[in-house]
Amino acid sequence: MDDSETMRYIRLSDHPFARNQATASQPIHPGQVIFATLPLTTALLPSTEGQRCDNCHCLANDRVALLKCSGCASFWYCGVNCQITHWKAHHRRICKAYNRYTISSGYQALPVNEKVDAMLLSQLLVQVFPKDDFSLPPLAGNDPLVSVFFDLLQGPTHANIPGLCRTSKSADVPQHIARECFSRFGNNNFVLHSHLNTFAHGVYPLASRLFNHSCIPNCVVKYRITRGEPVKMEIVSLHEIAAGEEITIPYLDPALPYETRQNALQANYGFRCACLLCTFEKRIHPIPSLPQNTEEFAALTKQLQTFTEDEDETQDVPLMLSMPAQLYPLLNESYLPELSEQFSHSSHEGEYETALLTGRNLLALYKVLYHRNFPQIGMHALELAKTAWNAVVTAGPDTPPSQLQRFEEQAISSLTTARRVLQNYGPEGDEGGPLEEILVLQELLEEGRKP
Ligand SMILES: C[S@@+](CC[C@H](N)C(=O)[O-])C[C@H]1O[C@@H](n2cnc3c(N)ncnc32)[C@H](O)[C@@H]1O
Repeated sequence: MDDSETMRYIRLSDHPFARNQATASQPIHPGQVIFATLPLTTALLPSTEGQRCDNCHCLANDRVALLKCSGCASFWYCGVNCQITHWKAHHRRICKAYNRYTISSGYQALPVNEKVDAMLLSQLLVQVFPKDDFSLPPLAGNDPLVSVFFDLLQGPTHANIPGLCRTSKSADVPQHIARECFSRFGNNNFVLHSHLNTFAHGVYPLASRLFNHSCIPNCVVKYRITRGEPVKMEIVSLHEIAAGEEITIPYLDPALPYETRQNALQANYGFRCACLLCTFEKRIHPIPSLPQNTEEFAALTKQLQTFTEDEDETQDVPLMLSMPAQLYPLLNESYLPELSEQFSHSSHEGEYETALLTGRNLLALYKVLYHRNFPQIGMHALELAKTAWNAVVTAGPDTPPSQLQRFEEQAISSLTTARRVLQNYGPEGDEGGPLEEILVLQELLEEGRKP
């Protein structure tokens, strides 16, 4: 999709209470990239320093060596072009002050997310007020994204504006300007991820202007990393969308507990979500406790497996909305994190029987919480397929053939789910990754031989 096609599938229309909404201007198919946009600014997580280019965020590898900024020795670039682009955009005004700033107690005390946001705000102010003169209007003429940014709704007023990194006149940034930018920006800050692992935060004004939130969104966000270019955001559809339907994305993980989601949306965006999922979860609140009895618990998880087994391709909502009431205890907020922890621990330790059992239970729970094409389902299904394949290849000579066959069947069925979901999501993030892993595993399974 090139820039001229940006609004091909979308039009902006009125929303009853959220000002505007993006609606589909024509029918949209699953897996279609319906919108692409570039950032106003992005900043890497501090933990990635020296591992990714600070401008295009591509990963350093055998073919890409990063050059260090000779001024601050803290920013890294995959080439001269990225260094020049970054320098002109904001680094020339941040470079000298950067190290003093990041060792300051104020910066050090910030949680990691706020550290990234502090950098984003510093960069943004430099970009939109390039002459340090805050009496002038922001530099809207040179960059259409700046005017879109200033047209965004302001979020709740944040009590504390993060301390800013600026080479000169830092004290002169009027509080109301920093506050005005930050309240738009705290509200419109995207978490950039590659294969669902976060690596940066970014401000994408066009996407912020268009898309409202839903916990049962019909689209999801992904990022394309291309060496030497800014990280492009793409919006991809999960299922068929009719012309005129609102296009929504998740502002947070829909698998978070209902109260956590509501509190975060209220605090960061100033609204309470009233989507179908929230309405349903509010109605069944409080969730009954999990059974203490091991057999009862096992019976319940077995029922969930059966309930989620038969996939209905036309179902556009998570299975939670049609699940039998006796399964509600499994929606208890402690169950998902416990399962995830047990799955990663046991697969990491090579305890494959436990890993496959907990992994299947986790997949069943994901199918209840997310739409069937949600990327988290694909990523987990791929992990489960790899775990089952590891169980096959590490099986000892005494392993009964029926058990080996069970492992192989699990690998094949999980890989089928992973392929369906992740092909729908399409290429994203760093090169390699899940789509390539699927091909490799498929080949191994087809050949039926050990790696
Ligand atoms: C990123 S903007 C979305 C675009 C916005 N509707 C506009 O016209 O500019 C986020 C703001 O939109 C509103 N919003 C987004 N999703 C909403 C929802 N599901 N319910 C109510 N308000 C919502 C809130 O005011 C939120 O702070």
